[in-house]
Parts: sequence; structure tokens; C-alpha cells
Amino acid sequence: MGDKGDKIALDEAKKMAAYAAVDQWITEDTKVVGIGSGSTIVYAVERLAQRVWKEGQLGDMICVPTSFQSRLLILDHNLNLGDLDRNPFIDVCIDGADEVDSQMVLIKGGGGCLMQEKIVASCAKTFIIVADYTKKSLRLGEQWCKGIPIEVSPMAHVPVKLKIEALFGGEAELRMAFRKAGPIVTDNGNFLLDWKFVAKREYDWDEVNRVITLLPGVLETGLFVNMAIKSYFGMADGTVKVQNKSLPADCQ
Ligand SMILES: O=C[C@H](O)[C@H](O)[C@H](O)COP(=O)(O)O
Repeated sequence: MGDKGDKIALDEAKKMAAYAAVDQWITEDTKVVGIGSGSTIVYAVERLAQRVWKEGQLGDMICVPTSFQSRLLILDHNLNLGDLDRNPFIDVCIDGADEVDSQMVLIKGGGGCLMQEKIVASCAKTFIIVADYTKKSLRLGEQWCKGIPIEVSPMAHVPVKLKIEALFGGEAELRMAFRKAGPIVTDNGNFLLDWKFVAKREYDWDEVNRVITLLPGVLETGLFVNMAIKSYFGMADGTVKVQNKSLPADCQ
């Protein structure tokens, strides 16, 4: 398949996953929804808007954004815009991911949004991922080779980079902008490091996330551990595959 064919298939896969998740998780009882960021979430908002404006459902539902992009999506579709000041309890948060491993550990932030995404997801009773089939992995790094995004205070990007490399190996690169001189600046006014970890090394991602988060100057990591409970993947064959978070033995 050429570039164009791949893109059409991927977009269709994203749409199928997003529509399935919205239809399964958003009901008349859903009062507050967290809206993630990225290209897949565009289809989730499209489906929410269809249900509100064409099917006359979900009229009171409030949408809490996770980025400037998602705020614009909510406004463009004339949905009710909320925020965590007024809506700190979210029923369901739906978001995309750059990679999802077999334990449902996520890499997020490939599009530069991760801090607000993690905050909003942490306020949700249920956190659901929507993605195309290229995001599904057994181990992190199998599909996504651009590293784990880490949001840092601009003044701390060098010491944080050096500490992460010394602690965990690999290389943490400052993400540079296109069509702007210098680094990417996030919605929160910070820089991003993309940490290319050692693909063959065994990492305890929960521990890695905790240690990196505690480094002074780190605002948030794009490692989402023990947060999502279900992932909807649009597959290349036109089906939607649902992956569930496996529960620890003492919770089953
Ligand atoms: O920074 C971006 C967000 O974490 C996105 O949710 C993630 O990159 C997935 O985006 P997409 O749906 O475009 O693959």
C-alpha cells in the first residue's frame, strides 16, 4: 500500500475505534466526559456531536478538555465546555495513545499533550483509550520509536536529561519545533524531552515513572501506568479489538 492508502486505512481504523468507544461508554447517565488530544480523539468528538445534534441525546453532557486542541474541538462542535474547577469529577475520559503494551501501560505525549491529559484522566472514574492498530504492542518500544515524552521546566531540561540517562540509560532529546526556531513549547509553557529508552532492557514502568516524576524540574511524564482500563483498537481488517486491563490476582 502506498502512503495515501496507508493513511486512509489508519484514519478509518481510528474512526472505528473512537465510534465504538463513544457508543459503548457514553450514555444518558454520563454527565461529564474528559476529552483527550490527538488525531483519534477528533473522531470521538465527531461521534459525540452526532449524538447530541443529530440524535438528540446527551444534551446536558459537559466536556472537559485536555489541551488547547481539544478545547477547540469541543467549541467547534458546540458541545458544553467544562473545566476541572467546576467539574472535578469526570465520569469517563476518552483519549488516544502513542503505544499501549500488554499490561495497558501507555506512552502518550507524541503530539505534545500529556500533562493536562494525565490530570484530567486522573479525575475520571473510567479512562478509555482509542487507537489504531499501529499502537498495540506487547512491550513498549515495539511500535513507537520516538521515545517517552517528559514535560520539563525550560530551565531544567539539561539536568533532567542527564539524570534520566544516568539512571535509566538511553538518550533524552529536547524536542525541537518545526516552523519555529528552537524547542517545542507545550500548552503549559514548558519543554519536552523525548527519552529513547533502551529497547532491550527490562524496565519496571511504574517505578521508572515514579522516579522520573520526582526529579526536580519534571512536570509530568508520558508514561501512564495503571490508569486505562480498556483500549479500543481499530484493526487493519476492519474490526475493533477491545483490550482489558488485567486485574492483579487479589482483585479478581
Ligand atoms: O500528545 C498527544 C496525545 O498524548 C495523543 O493522545 C497521542 O499522541 C495519540 O495521538 P493520535 O491519536 O494522533 O495517535
